[in-house]
Amino acid sequence: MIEARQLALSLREGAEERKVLRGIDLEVEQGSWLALTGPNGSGKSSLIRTFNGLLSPASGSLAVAGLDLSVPAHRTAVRRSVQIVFQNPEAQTVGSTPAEDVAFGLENRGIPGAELHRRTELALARTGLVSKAEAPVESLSGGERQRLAVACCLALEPELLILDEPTAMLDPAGRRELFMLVRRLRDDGLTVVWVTQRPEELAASARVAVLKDGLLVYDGAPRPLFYDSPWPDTLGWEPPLAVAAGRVLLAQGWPLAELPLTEADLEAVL
Ligand SMILES: Nc1ncnc2c1ncn2[C@@H]1O[C@H](COP(=O)(O)OP(=O)(O)OP(=O)(O)O)[C@@H](O)[C@H]1O
Repeated sequence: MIEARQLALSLREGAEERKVLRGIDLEVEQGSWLALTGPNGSGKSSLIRTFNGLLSPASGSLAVAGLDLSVPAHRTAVRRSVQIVFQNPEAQTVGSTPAEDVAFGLENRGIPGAELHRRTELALARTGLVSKAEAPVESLSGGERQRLAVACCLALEPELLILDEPTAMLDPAGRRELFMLVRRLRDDGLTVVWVTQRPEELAASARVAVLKDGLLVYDGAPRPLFYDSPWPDTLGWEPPLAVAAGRVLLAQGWPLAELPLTEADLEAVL
């Protein structure tokens, strides 16, 4: 789905040119889930903007959804296959109701009436918003508005869904709901790149990529990231509760069959 080889990107900041991405090698398979993280300014947003053709790499190669993005026409075409959900739930709605909001994107694409209706209903059903279809958008919670943003993307039938810190402004219940919803979409075959700074979301992801200063410094499973790599401490992360507890148990010499990552893991080992 995504194949980046030695991807480099520079952006101009005043008179200065800044190397924002440096030699990124990354492959994401169709139907898989990648959690992408890194400190502020490490290049996460820039990297995902190369995936949908909004930014053009200075060098290296990039193919997304079967399109070689060195071809200018493909950079426009890829925007049909790659949809992005952003951080701010309030900044992503244009319609006055969820049904109108989802339909708006379809109208923009010139999707005709019956098909527009079918896709709108399906997208609202997949995001649990049928009962809110005609509610004023302002009456939705932050979590419901993020689900609406996902619905708008789904209606456009993307191959890749990117979410850029989608839970940053949500309460714990909204965060959990959104995470589980997108997990189900992945289970149904959608490829997902989930950008987050929340350690518990990294711990619940099978694969985590860590960016620092435009470099991909880690790409692998969360257990070695939290227990065997220097990155959580180097980057000053608070580990998830289960990892903090696991580290204490290890230090006290408890024989742990498996190092806990999530609260369910912790319950299982105690
Ligand atoms: N349009 C731009 N022009 C110039 N420099 C930019 C531009 N956008 C981002 N940058 C710079 O590129 C670097 C990476 O920024 P980017 O937003 O990709 O990081 P990030 O990891 O997403 O950060 P955050 O978590 O704060 O959103 C930063 O140093 C930033 O100042």
